[in-house]
Amino acid sequence: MNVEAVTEYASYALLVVVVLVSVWLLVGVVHYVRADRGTRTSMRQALRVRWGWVRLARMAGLTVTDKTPSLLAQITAHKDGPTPAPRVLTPRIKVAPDQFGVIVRARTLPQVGLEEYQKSARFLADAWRCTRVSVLPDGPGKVVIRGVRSDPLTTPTTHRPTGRPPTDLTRWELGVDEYAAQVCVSLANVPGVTVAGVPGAGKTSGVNKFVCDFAPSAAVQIATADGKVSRASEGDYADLVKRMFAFCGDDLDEANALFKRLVELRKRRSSTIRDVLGAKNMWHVGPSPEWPLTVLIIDEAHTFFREYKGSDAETKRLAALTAENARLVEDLVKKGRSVGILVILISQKTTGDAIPTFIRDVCPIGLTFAQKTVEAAVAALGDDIRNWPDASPVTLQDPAYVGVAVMAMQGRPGYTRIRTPYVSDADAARVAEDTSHLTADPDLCLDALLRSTGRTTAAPRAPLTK
Ligand SMILES: Nc1ncnc2c1ncn2[C@@H]1O[C@H](COP(=O)(O)OP(=O)(O)OP(=O)(O)O)[C@@H](O)[C@H]1O
Repeated sequence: MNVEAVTEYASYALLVVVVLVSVWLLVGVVHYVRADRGTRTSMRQALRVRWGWVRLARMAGLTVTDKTPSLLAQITAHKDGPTPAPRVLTPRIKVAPDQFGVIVRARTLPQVGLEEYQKSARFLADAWRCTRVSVLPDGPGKVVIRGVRSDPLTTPTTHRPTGRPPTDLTRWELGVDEYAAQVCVSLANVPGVTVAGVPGAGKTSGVNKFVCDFAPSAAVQIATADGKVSRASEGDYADLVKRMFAFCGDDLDEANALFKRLVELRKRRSSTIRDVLGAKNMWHVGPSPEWPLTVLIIDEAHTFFREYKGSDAETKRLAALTAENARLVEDLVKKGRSVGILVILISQKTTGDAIPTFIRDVCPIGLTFAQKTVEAAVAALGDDIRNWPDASPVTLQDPAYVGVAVMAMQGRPGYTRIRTPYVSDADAARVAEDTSHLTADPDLCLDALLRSTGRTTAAPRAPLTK
């Protein structure tokens, strides 16, 4: 090959490299311009993290000295020449920016493992100008370092519902934790959830999100008992009621009838599930429009369970009704899991006088927004919250924490604080309106399912009231 040909190839190669680098730069600039303000700041921060890493890692003690020369140095070393200098190994990193800060995936080295990274977290936070840095394992030989510039808990977020059915009906996305990581809970095999919090702390917005997320699926049907109102046209559920197969206000007789009806449904489902679904547990096959996940929301739950004390006939009657209500809801929470019934109990406080402990304590998920007293925090989250004062909902009384909830995470020690996104009443009303045609009484769904599989149905029943 002559010199001219080599020069020609080299100039082609150079051209290709220049084109590739230009495309890469262009893509970067487009990403930068299209990103929101927070992400742009994080993109600049990510560049600084990458460029300064080798130096910073040395200063933070995250490097290791390898005295063995590299293979190349061994081959090229002269017998009588100087011994090659030891090499300083720096862990390789990959940096990704997002709205809140950077996610750094790093390799471990001998003597530089998870523990060493965790010890350096404070140092890295200062160097990267982050409020918080967490280090978690990311598979063998890898760690993930999360740095957040601003506190995700005090940064309000908004959720605009898409109106599309969720891809996974078992995933309830609650919001983000203090490291801006998504927090989801699994609804599979969960029969009860308690939600507590002082007025104005974000409970209604949380319910709006739940309804908006699940309403677009015909495999979810919702009933509500709201102790705050007397009629469906009043209060927080006035618009959402379009997507509910049953609704009642604070009338104890009506609530009693609704709970009885759902217990009946629970019994019918329990006795037919094996024949119809071919499984003992609905979650083994998942909810479907024929066998929908049936959600009962009980807002201001204490209205329906409070103890009436007095000797006159009417008080005695009401006392009997609330006691029966408690027994009925207990039945749903204790036996509804496998047949696809979920009860969400909402109350300012979840102390025993508001929600009977025999119901509250069998709800596997308990979350609370701000609370005034440690007793209320303990009632909502269990006694262990006393050992985690930093996560206590009592510290969330500042207006900056409206919309922040605390929850015990399944399979993790301690508690997680979650910034839930705000979902406006108008968006919730729009989704309820657009999806109202999907509303169906699960009792009638069961009748239809039994008919279609050639099984006899029980005597037709009156539809649930609204
Ligand atoms: N997740 C959130 N992020 C930011 N702001 C929120 C959030 N949730 C609620 N807010 C603000 O707080 C106000 C009250 O919220 P919401 O009605 O959800 O409280 P609540 O706990 O249901 O109160 P109540 O018990 O009186 O019904 C809302 O109008 C909104 O301005």
